[in-house]
Amino acid sequence: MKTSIATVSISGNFTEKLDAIAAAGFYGIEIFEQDFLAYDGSPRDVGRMIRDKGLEITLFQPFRDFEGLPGALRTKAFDRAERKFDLMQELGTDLVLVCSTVHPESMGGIDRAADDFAELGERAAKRGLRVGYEALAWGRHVNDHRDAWEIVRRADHPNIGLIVDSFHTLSRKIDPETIRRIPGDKIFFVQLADAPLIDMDLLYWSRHFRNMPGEGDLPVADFMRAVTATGYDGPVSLEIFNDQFRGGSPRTISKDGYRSLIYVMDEVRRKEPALEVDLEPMPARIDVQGTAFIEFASRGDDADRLEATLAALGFRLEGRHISKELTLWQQGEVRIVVNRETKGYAASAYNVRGTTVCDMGLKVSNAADTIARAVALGADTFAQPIGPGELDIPAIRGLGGSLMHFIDETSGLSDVWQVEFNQAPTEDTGAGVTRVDHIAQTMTYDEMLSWSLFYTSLFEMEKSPMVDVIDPDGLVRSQALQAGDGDFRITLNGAETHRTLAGGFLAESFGASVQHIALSTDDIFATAAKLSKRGFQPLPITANYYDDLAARFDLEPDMLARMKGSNILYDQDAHGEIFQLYSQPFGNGMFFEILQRRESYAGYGAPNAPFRIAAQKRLMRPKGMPRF
Ligand SMILES: O=C(O)c1ccc(O)c(O)c1
Ligand SMILES: [Mg+2]
Repeated sequence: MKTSIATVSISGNFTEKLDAIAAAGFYGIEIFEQDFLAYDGSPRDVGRMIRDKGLEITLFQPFRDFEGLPGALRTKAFDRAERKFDLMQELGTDLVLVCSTVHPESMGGIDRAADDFAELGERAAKRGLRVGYEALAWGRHVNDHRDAWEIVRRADHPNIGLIVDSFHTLSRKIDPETIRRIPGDKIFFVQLADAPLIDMDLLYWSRHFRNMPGEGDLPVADFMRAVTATGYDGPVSLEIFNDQFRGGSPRTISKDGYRSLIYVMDEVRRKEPALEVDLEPMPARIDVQGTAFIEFASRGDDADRLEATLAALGFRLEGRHISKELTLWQQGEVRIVVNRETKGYAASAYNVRGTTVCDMGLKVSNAADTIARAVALGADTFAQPIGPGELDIPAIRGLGGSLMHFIDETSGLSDVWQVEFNQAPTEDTGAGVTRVDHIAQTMTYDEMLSWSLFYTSLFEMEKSPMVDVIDPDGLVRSQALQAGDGDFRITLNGAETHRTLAGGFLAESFGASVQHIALSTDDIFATAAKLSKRGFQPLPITANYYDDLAARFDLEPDMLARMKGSNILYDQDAHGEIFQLYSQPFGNGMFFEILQRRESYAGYGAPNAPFRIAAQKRLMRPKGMPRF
């Protein structure tokens, strides 16, 4: 597949953009005229520079307000086109995009436009160039690819073809299946963009909110199925106008773009196996069956305090690593490793961030397949020297440079605990924690799309709608991702200001990482009672909260009193109930949550977040912990 991306899609100056695009593995670029005009170099030099970086120029764009003009304006439009043809020849590209006119003096009429294109086709042909016509969703006379196609069909010139752009078709809810009727060789170019469903003016939506396929809500894979069914085999090119991306890291956004293209084309192939998709075979999205372990990097007193917290939470010391300074803590199915090594990835993570989650192990059906898919999607694999007697467990880089290991039953990798740890379990019956419910990762708001794409393209995970978490000092956006029936859940929390609890954590821990781990119990009250005996210090919740709870829900007075007595928070949705109990914050603002879902409560207790956060901030302030 010829992967391509428009230079408008990413930030930086022209050379920075090219470097990032080349490094991400793209075949070519669309040159957006603005980017080129701002660059101080001749068209010939620009063309050479692009090819020296191993990239092709797949398209020059946009040429605006061409068709349907009267008299002198029409002549002028053709003159302008000739000037741009000169430029294209110097750059070394043969295809230009003409977008449907918004000129106030342009006239409608399919034949008038077709005549203009037939003449333009003649002029282009003399120079060996081609012209593609794209319907802008807000075009004055043409705003639908079907009308643009009719114009191209009537222009009936070999150098005139159609350009389809998923945004323009899907934003107007035009059925992409209508593209199947178009001959593939008359589609000269394909642009892809997704977008979140927001009800707003089409032009504004397009110029500010587009995002990578898979990051938004539009059926981009269905659009691409229809395109592929025509036999089109030219470049598939990302054209993403997005305010965040314009200010983001060019390398990250380019990598996300590459990942999104591979992901969407793999979806096309899976949804419609009869289609010929030019993409190396790769395993399907991976079914994550659960969290195998969570590893903290820590050291000295910090590590002692963490282990004391784990013990208070009902974890028992299960074993020590055969050769490294690792302890394994277990309760129910939950395994937590505390890594005190002074060399290797955990040590680097601790040196930068202090106590932090540096690694996460996921249970998958096939670890080798997981790595193969991750690599196909452009993820970075990770390996470090393996000590005697240790298993080689495959890993990739995850959030904030942390690791993600994959453990399966078939490869013997699930025996790692018996093989690598001297088992010395204590007789401890724990506090009733059964498994990991979810892992909450904190990041800047700008990083959220990258991480949701990372998880949803690699794993069979679905996104829930974004929810607002109200911190007394600002807003935190939260996006939940879920695999299977909740076998593996992640929440991505995007902070916009350092004054929020999440933002403060982000600043103190030098970047995105796990801020809290939520553990399940089948009986929150029994667990609370056991925790209390173990000296666990819950996060104290105000009496006002419980008064409000009594007003909002029909709760038995006895149950309300028990919740209040144990600092348990409560919420209901259409599917069930949730009970939540929080630890006090530790490290740079990390914490544990213990929760019980009843029936099939689907959320994460977002309505309780403001009270939980206020309580955490009350505790953190006097101790000189992060200044929230
Ligand atoms: O927003 C625009 O003007 C614009 C220009 C060129 C395109 O290909 C496009 O999809 C939109
Ligand atoms: Mg476009």
